[in-house]
Amino acid sequence: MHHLGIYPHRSLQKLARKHGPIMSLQIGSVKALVISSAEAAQEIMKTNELNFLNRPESEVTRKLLYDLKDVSVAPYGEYWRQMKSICVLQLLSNKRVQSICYIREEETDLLINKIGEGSRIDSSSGGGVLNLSEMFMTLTNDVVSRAAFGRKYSEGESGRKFMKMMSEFVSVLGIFDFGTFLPWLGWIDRVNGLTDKVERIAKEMDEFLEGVLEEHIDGDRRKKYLERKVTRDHENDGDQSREDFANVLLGIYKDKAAGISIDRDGIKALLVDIFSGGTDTTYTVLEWAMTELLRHPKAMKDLQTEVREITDGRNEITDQDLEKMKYLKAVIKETLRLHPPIPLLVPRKAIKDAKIMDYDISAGTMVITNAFAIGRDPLLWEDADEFKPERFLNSCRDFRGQDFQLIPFGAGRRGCPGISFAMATNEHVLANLVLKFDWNLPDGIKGEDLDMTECTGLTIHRKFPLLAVATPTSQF
Ligand code: HEM
Repeated sequence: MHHLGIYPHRSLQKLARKHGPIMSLQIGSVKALVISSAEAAQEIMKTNELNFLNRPESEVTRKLLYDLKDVSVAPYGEYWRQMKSICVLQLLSNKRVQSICYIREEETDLLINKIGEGSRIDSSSGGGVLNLSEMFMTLTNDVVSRAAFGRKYSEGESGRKFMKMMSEFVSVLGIFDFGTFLPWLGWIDRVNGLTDKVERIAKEMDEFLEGVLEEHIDGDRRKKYLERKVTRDHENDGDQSREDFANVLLGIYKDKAAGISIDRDGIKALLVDIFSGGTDTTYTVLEWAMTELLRHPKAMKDLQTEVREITDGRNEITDQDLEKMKYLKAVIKETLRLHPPIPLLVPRKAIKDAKIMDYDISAGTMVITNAFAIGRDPLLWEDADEFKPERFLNSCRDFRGQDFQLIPFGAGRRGCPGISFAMATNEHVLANLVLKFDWNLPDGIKGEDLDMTECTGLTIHRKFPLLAVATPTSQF
């Protein structure tokens, strides 16, 4: 176990170079299979997909996710199918993602204004240096909370509490608990305080989500009362796609629409999934994309040229503009290739015994796919460790689960349902950042000297925040 170190995606990449793309690991009492090539990933997520649709579970995920009533760890079966269809068709569909463009635009405008204010502070007096990591984290939290809960929870004292609770929640979700891997040492979780901590966080989260639901139910009652009293029908334009996710879920709960039944715990579990799966991951892409652009001034210049040519003097970027920005899309793909936010994806579990590339895999084996190692496989990618967005310009390789060389979102039935949601935010924010500002590292730091240390945990962002200096352009 100690060989896994603090960066398991890197140690497993090294081990795979020695032992091959399919490795069997015994992690305590858990049998694990580590997949490190595109071909082997395709075997798991496509050819033998039906056998690898389960997720490993633990006491921690059970406690935090309402006894697995969510979608991301729910066992494969009818309940998971219903939850997934709610995510794909109702919450994260392209139509819904488009309908909340006003949230992305408003929050991006706030970010741009904050950067503008920061850039006016004299940098010679030590001011004007922006903490982009923190800004990106706030932005993605705000976009996801407005979409999911109908309002932001990042401001003031209660905002600080909420952010703390969320970051604690995500960190315990990815924690190594003795009970799962070494059941005979499960008592350590109780002695070292993990069990109590998980219970406290689960309780705090539940109280918060109950508050959100009550607020929605009250709001709904008030709306109905007003609708009966005031017959100004045009006030409610009937645009249901603008509803927040809590409202949509409460609607399904009440109507039992299309035979789907979700209970109150199911609603809360799904909201937690959306928040915990959609914030850290999305902000990580922005953070690494700006890091790489600051390290590669030519790529930054090329991106700015594209964005400025397409917007042609306008200071607003439309979805049609984003469609045309091929280099922007290439920068994001290259960022996801080198820095997949969840480098080991979300583990799967074998349902039955299987044969994968001539190896016998027994039922219950945990499957870890090293998307980081696949994205940097020198057999698949020229100059695999280099940031070269151009490689995607004349290539149709994409990250939506068809090309197993690039699988930051996983693939197949269990793949990520939030791709369009995440990409819409990332593209919009990144294009605005390079349209409205020129960027430099503070204190004359050169790109090649920028610290690239990663943090530890499930989602890998920078260990040290990304600091930069912005100079407004005429489009600001
Ligand atoms: C750059 C951003 C994101 C990355 C890299 C990412 C990555 C992933 C990965 C690797 C999985 C597991 C896939 C598999 O097992 O094949 C996953 C699942 C999931 N993601 Fe994302 N995700 C992102 C954004 C989002 C967003 C924005 C949301 C929601 C708003 C979301 C919600 C989910 C959910 C609910 C699942 C569980 C699906 C299931 O188990 O059936 N993700 N994501």
